[in-house]
Amino acid sequence: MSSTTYLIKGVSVLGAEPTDLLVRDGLIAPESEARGAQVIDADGLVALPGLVDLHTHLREPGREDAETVESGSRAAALGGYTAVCAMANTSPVADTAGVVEQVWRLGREAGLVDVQPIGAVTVGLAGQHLAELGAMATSAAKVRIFSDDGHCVSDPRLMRRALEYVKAFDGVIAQHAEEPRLTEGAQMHEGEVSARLGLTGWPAVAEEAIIARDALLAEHVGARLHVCHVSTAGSVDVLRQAKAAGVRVTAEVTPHHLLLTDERATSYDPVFKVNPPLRTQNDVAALRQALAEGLIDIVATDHAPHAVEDKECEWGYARPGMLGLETALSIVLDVLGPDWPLIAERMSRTPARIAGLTDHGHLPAAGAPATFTLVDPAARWQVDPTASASRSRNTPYAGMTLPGRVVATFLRGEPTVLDGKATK
Ligand SMILES: NC(=O)N[C@@H](CC(=O)O)C(=O)O
Ligand SMILES: [Zn+2]
Ligand SMILES: [Zn+2]
Repeated sequence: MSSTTYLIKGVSVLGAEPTDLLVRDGLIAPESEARGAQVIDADGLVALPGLVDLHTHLREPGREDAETVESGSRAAALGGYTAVCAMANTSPVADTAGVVEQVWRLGREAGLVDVQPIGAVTVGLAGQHLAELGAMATSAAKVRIFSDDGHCVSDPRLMRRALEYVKAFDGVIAQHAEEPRLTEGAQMHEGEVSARLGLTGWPAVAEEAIIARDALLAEHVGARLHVCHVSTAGSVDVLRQAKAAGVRVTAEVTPHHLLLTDERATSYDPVFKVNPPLRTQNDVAALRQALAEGLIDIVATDHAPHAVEDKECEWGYARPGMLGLETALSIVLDVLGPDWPLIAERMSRTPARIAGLTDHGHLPAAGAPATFTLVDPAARWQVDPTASASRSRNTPYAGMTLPGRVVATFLRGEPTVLDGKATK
C-alpha cells in the first residue's frame, strides 16, 4: 500500500462542480486529513472510476512478441483502465487452472492493472470437450468469465452444458457469436462493399443467429450469457427481444464498431481487418443508439495486438484484430459526447459488475477504493502507433486527432499513470 498521500485539487467527479479528493492508504479519505499530502492540480480534469475492460487479448503465454501481460497492462493503465479481463486464446490456451493462475500472477507482478483471466470454455478452444471450468473457478485466479473467443462455441449441446455448469458459481459464458458455416473464407462484412471488392463476405446473420440461439439456451437453463463484440443492427433487435423476455444476457460493443465502417476495406489495409468485421453506417448508428439506451451494456476494447508480419501483408493472409486500450476512452468520448455518468456506467461500473470485480467501478468519493482515472476532456492528441505502450502497432486510428487525454490513473491509491506517463 502506498505511503504517499495525494490531494487531488479542483477535480470534477463525473462532470460535477470541482472538489478535492484525498487519496490515502488505498482509499479516498475524508478531506480533513490532508496534511503533508502531495498535491496534484486537477483544474479542468474529470475523475472517472477506473475503467474496466471485459475483453482484452494480452497474448501471454505464447506470443510475447505481440504483447505481454506487462506491456498490455501498461497500455491499459495509460488508457485509464484499472482492470482488464484477459482472453483465453493464448498458447497454451488458458483452459486449465495452471495457465489462468500463471496469467493472474503475471498481472500481479506487473502491478499496473488488475488482470482477471478468462478461462476457455472448451479444451484447446477446439469446441469438442468442456474445459475444467470448476478447477479454474476455484483456482487462485477465481475465474468467473469463460470464453472461446476467437472461436464460437457453435455446438449447441456444449453451449448448453457450459451455461448449466457456470450457474453453480454465478459464472458467465462470453460468446464470440459467429456461426462458422456461414463465415467460411470470410474476409469482410458481406454487403455492397464486399461485392464491389470481390472479397468473401461475413454476413450479419452469422452473428444474429448465434445470439438468438444462445439467448434461448440461456433462458432455458436460467444462466448468464454475455455477447462479445456485437456488430450489427439485427443483433441489437435480437438483444432487445431477449432482454424484454427477461433473459439474463449482457452485451458489449467495441470502440471500432462504434466508429468505423466497411468502407475502410477499400484501402486493402489489413489494419482494418477485424472479427467481427467493420459493418455499415446503419449498423454503426444502431450500435450507438443501443449503447446510449443500455440495450448494449458496455464498451469493451477487444484489444487484439498482432506482430508486424501478421498485419503488414496481403489482406487475405492478415490476422484479424486491432489495438484498443489506449484509444477506447477517446473514441467513446467522440461518439457519446462528454456524458461522464454514462461513460462511467458503460466503461467501468457495469463491466465491473458483470465480471464480479468488487474493487472496481466505484465512484471516487470518501470511503471508496482510490481506483480512478483523471481525464483532460479539453486535450486533443494525435495517434502515433510508434508511441504506443503496446508491443504491437496495429491501431486503426494512426494519424487521427482524438479528444480527451488520460492524465493520471490510480489503482488502490497507487498511481500507475502520472502526467500522462506510466509510473512503472
Ligand atoms: N477480434 C479479432 O479480430 N481477433 C481476436 C479474436 C476475437 O476477438 O475474436 C484476436 O485474438 O486476435
Ligand atoms: Zn471474438
Ligand atoms: Zn477478442
